[in-house]
Amino acid sequence: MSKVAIVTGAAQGIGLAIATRLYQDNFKVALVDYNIEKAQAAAKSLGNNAIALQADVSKRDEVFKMVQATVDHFGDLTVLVNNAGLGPTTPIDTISEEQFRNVYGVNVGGVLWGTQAAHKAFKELGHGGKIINATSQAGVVGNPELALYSGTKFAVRGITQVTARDLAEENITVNAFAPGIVKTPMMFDIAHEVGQNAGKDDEWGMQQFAKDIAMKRLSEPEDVANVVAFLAGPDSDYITGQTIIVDGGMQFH
Ligand SMILES: NC(=O)C1=CN([C@@H]2O[C@H](COP(=O)(O)OP(=O)(O)OC[C@H]3O[C@@H](n4cnc5c(N)ncnc54)[C@H](O)[C@@H]3O)[C@@H](O)[C@H]2O)C=CC1
Ligand SMILES: CC(=O)C(C)=O
Repeated sequence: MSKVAIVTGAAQGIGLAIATRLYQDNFKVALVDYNIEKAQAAAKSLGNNAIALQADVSKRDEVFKMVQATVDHFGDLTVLVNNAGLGPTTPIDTISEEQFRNVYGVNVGGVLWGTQAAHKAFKELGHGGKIINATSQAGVVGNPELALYSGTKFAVRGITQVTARDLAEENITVNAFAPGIVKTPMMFDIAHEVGQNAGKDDEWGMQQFAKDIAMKRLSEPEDVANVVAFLAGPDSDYITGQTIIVDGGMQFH
């Protein structure tokens, strides 16, 4: 069995760091994103064993197609990282039906469709595999003004536990990673909103989150990629249904 991984939301941020780390760990990697230009540039910078595929993870048929395209290209699939997500700031009274559908469609739908598509591929390939989902410290403890986002990330932990039980007999493990405050475009957008709402700047917004970190530093995307590399590799073979919190000490569970 060769090592083939799909990483969704891999054009930037945490997904790009995960794709880069898995590539360094000798995985062939499909970088999936709806921003295909950025995904293509990232894949090119990694090398010949990386490809870029366009998919909107909230669309079930697009997810199934990109998983099949990965198997067709590399001849195998061993790991799916359901990383793509949206993180809008949503004071409770501002949430619209459209925003609800959009955020749940990507953050929860993306995990469901990815899990279904990977399960189908693993069955057809005749072996097990690993599914790794992105939740958040905000999916462990509710965060202010993130009702939509936190809700989706609690849901991801639930789906991770259920599918770990459902798929274990087929030698498929399902785990999740829960980052803290990671220096990516998503987090800078959230910090911007928080700062703006308080009449302060982005740096102030970021520090509102940073002050809750025991280790007193913001996370680099690579801090998260290190944990995903563990979950993607053989050292985690006897772990399933778990969420590993990688937040420098924000939430203790
Ligand atoms: N940045 C942070 O502090 C934290 C992030 N996370 C989670 O980690 C994951 C990655 O986050 P970041 O790298 O910070 O986000 P980001 O916003 O910087 O990057 C997300 C990537 O996903 C892609 N994407 C978004 N929706 C998509 C869709 N429907 N289909 C395909 N691609 C799509 C975007 O084009 C982008 O390239 C997300 O699930 C997020 O919720 C969790 C905890 C903290
Ligand atoms: C964006 C996120 O996941 C936070 C603030 O934990």
